[in-house]
Amino acid sequence: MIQASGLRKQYGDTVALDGVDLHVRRGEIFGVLGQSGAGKSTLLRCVNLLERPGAGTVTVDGQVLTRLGDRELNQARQRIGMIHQHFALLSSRTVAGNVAFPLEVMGVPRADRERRVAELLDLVGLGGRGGDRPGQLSGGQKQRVGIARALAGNPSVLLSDEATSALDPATTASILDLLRRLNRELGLTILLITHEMNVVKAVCDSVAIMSGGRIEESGTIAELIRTPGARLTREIFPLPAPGPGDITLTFTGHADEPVISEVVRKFDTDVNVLGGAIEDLAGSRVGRLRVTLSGDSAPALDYLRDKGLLVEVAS
Ligand SMILES: Nc1ncnc2c1ncn2[C@@H]1O[C@H](COP(=O)(O)OP(=O)(O)OP(=O)(O)O)[C@@H](O)[C@H]1O
Repeated sequence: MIQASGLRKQYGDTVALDGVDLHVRRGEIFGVLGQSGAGKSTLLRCVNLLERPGAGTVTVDGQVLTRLGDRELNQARQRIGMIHQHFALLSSRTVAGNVAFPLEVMGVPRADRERRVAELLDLVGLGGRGGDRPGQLSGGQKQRVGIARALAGNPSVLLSDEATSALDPATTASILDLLRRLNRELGLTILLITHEMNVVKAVCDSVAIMSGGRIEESGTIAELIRTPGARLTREIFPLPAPGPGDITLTFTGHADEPVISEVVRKFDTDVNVLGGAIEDLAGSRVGRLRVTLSGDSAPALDYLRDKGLLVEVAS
């Protein structure tokens, strides 16, 4: 749905994007995670060409945006919604007036506009609040208005620029729930940038980790969890550096199976648990455990690999 290849962007001497490739599949929620200055906002702005990349191509829904002139680009952008950290609402307009704004720009007749605005406000849980001013709303409600406005043109893609960073944890969770619902019910593809791992854990199907203008690691969460040495897994499950011979087990969907006690019984070994945690990620339960095993651990480790666990032994 979104394909970016070889994107470069430089501001003076600062290289904000240094050859970025990105592939976002139709219907997924894709998170770009990274610290301040990593290049996330620049990447997002290059995806809808608010910023022209110095090199590289961007294709959204089959259309090569980097080849379009300004007029065609404006039209293509109507199919790409965007929401912002600080909501970017017009304080002089009512809630309904804010949501109607892009429809006015598109030339939608008044009666159709009013019907569509009412539908959109219902969709985001703000039915009946159309006459309010943005100043009368909480942060979460403002972001709901931002989302309704972004959906006005019936986009196939929604870009989210740190949409929950200004919100408290409970409100963040409710906005992420709304994004997940819109993703499922409307088939909306969502590309979001965030510096918070909790956002990735809560809603993302796939993730790219950015640093210094480059993507260090990317893939579906399920793939990365099964990849030895993945930075994502290390960051979600912060365990101390392993000592020589320490074993790290990562398991998906086995959390309810007593694999460790099976190993103890079958292989007559002692298991010493050094640390670990279980998290819900991309709709499945994932656990990571640091252990040592007594005696010859090789047969027990083969057994665990056969069971589908990722087994990493520190040298
Ligand atoms: N308009 C600009 N002019 C000059 N430098 C810029 C501009 N926009 C971004 N940069 C620089 O490019 C680099 C990447 O910035 P960018 O905003 O994309 O990072 P980010 O990961 O989104 O960080 P943050 O979360 O702090 O916004 C930074 O060094 C930044 O200072």
